[in-house]
Amino acid sequence: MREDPALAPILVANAGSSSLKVRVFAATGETLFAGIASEIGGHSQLTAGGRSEALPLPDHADALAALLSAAEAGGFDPAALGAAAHRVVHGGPDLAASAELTPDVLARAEAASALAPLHNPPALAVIAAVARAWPGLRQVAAFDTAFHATIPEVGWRYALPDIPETRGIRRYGFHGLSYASLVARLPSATGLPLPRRLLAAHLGNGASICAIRDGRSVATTMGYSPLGGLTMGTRTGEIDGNAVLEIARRSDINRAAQILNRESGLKALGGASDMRALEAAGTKTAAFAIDHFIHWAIHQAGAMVADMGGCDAVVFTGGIGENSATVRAGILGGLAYLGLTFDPEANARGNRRLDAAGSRVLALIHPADEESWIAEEARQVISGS
Ligand SMILES: Nc1ncnc2c1ncn2[C@@H]1O[C@H](COP(=O)(O)OP(=O)(O)O)[C@@H](O)[C@H]1O
Ligand SMILES: CC(=O)OP(=O)(O)O
Ligand SMILES: [Mg+2]
Repeated sequence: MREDPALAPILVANAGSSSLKVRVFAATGETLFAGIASEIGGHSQLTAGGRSEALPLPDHADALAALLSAAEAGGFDPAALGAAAHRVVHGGPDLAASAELTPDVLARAEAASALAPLHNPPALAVIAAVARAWPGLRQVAAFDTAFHATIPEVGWRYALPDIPETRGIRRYGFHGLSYASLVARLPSATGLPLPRRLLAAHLGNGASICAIRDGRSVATTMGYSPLGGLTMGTRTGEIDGNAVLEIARRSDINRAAQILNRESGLKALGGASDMRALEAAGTKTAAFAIDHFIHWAIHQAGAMVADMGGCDAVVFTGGIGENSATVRAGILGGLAYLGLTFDPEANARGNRRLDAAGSRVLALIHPADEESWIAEEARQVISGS
């Protein structure tokens, strides 16, 4: 390993609920390797070095192993690495800022696993696999919750009594790494100043919307965990607490957690968790699932717009936001009351700019780039210590 880890390449691992994205960045910011394992545990696919192949990848540790061998085949030298950095979705009540993965930080991230059951366990498995492969390599965690620290108390607090049973039960908000990098990079990507009231929609397997005023999160649709808010691949989105209790009463807590996190959402309504598969299916149930997704996105976007006092721009990011013209058209159509009009051809082509001439609201696509943001955070953590 190099003398100064801050000047050596950094390996970034972004464990999403259905995917693992791995990138290696040189100190200059140049990408030395990029690979994605998608639909992990399902019809998994590995994409690296411009090639895509179907490969059985039962879990995130298998996905990491496959991505690292693809990286090594492409000339990546693990001995040159200065650090590894990870997206950890939930830091729990105590961890907000990016931090080196000391035993204490790791223990806190492990303690937050129950709060993000689809995310923290795979991220922790990837962290453990990296530690086994390269003992002594410095590892950093960046948290999805940090960007939402600016939400006012009236926004993050549930109307619960302050008693031991409710300790730490509050709205946290997620996809913060995606939103933070979007805020930092949108102006250079568009050549326009950052819109003052920005409705940002990160629509992937997990999906949320964030109200960003003057570059800061003021509200977001996810709450205590990444279960809340919009309809998602396998998660319910917003659901009444008593309905959750009733499901647990009819089964047990673990089964209820399984139903709500892994068997609901698009999968329950349309027979597939994957938006691309639903669009290809062309069945009535698949169409209903897509309608449900769009309906609740429009519904909750309304609350986000209210919390910002209006809207100057809508930006789509994430796998669905960047790639599904159908979903974007549905949501943009539902926001016409804001004075937003969009160009259907620009939308069908997936142009970066979607608003029509004369629209009162900008409409944009911005590719999610959580990985380079995590790398920057990691370099700061490492060079600051
Ligand atoms: N061309 C496409 N058309 C429609 N949906 C797509 C397309 N490409 C990707 N998606 C959808 O994006 C979602 C995955 O988003 P992504 O942000 O990569 O996932 P994760 O939340 O696991 O990081 C899936 O529902 C997938 O079907
Ligand atoms: C927080 C979250 O839902 O993440 P993802 O979209 O990667 O599942
Ligand atoms: Mg994601």
